[in-house]
Amino acid sequence: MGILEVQNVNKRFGGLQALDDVNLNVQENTVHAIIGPNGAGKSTLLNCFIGKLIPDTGTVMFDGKSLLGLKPHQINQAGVSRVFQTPEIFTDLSVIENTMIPAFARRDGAFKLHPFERISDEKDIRARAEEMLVNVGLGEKLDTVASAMSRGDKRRLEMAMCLVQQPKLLLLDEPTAGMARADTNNMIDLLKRLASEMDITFVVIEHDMHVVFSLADRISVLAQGHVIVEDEPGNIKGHPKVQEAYLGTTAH
Ligand SMILES: Nc1ncnc2c1ncn2[C@@H]1O[C@H](COP(=O)(O)OP(=O)(O)OP(=O)(O)O)[C@@H](O)[C@H]1O
Repeated sequence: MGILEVQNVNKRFGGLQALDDVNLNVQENTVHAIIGPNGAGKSTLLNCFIGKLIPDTGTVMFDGKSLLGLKPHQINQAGVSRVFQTPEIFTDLSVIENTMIPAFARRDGAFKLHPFERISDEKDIRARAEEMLVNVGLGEKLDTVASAMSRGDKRRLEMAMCLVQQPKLLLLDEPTAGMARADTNNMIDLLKRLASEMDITFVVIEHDMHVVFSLADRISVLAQGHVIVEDEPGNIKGHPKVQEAYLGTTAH
């Protein structure tokens, strides 16, 4: 059984069938990429995993339990975190403060002030936040104000903010979007290391095929809301259905 199992998911927006009977089986501790042309339904599918959208029909099971009907924060507490295309960080706060907030949220369900309770736990939470920042390569920048960081560092910070919640499943929405090649390669190395060292399953949406083929153990190809192929990377590149989806024609 997969850690994330999607069965017969459909989602319509008015007359548009954005997801058309989607099936997906993500095995634990793997990197599973979802690729496909613009408008294929990738973000819509991801949004069904985090409670932002509810499928019209079908099931989404995570770790043996249905995610349907749960609120985004309940899904997050169940062990699913998401790194966005545009980093969602508190630009006026320092790197360490940014990383401590989701750790509190994971504990409390939301970031609430519990003056007495917090003081006793704060050291532990700070230590965990520091450990994650070292892990993503920001150990020297704990007190840097987030707004002063490069795009690549902001993405690392957001990664640390997810990891500090100790997720079982990390959803990455174009983790290298807008990055220069050198930053992209650093991010690939970081993700590879995290995938091999941590007990986490990754689902990655990505347009950059260099990133996809460097990271993925398994790839699902979406086209017009439907999974047209799911296979290991070696079988995806030259697959006629994939070429047709991207180029509108098969190679002869
Ligand atoms: N809230 C919405 N209301 C109406 N149509 C939507 C909505 N969200 C997405 N769509 C449409 O659903 C289809 C799938 O969109 P989606 O964003 O999931 O594709 P995608 O594969 O993530 O695309 P891209 O790679 O360009 O980000 C598109 O035709 C899009 O215009």
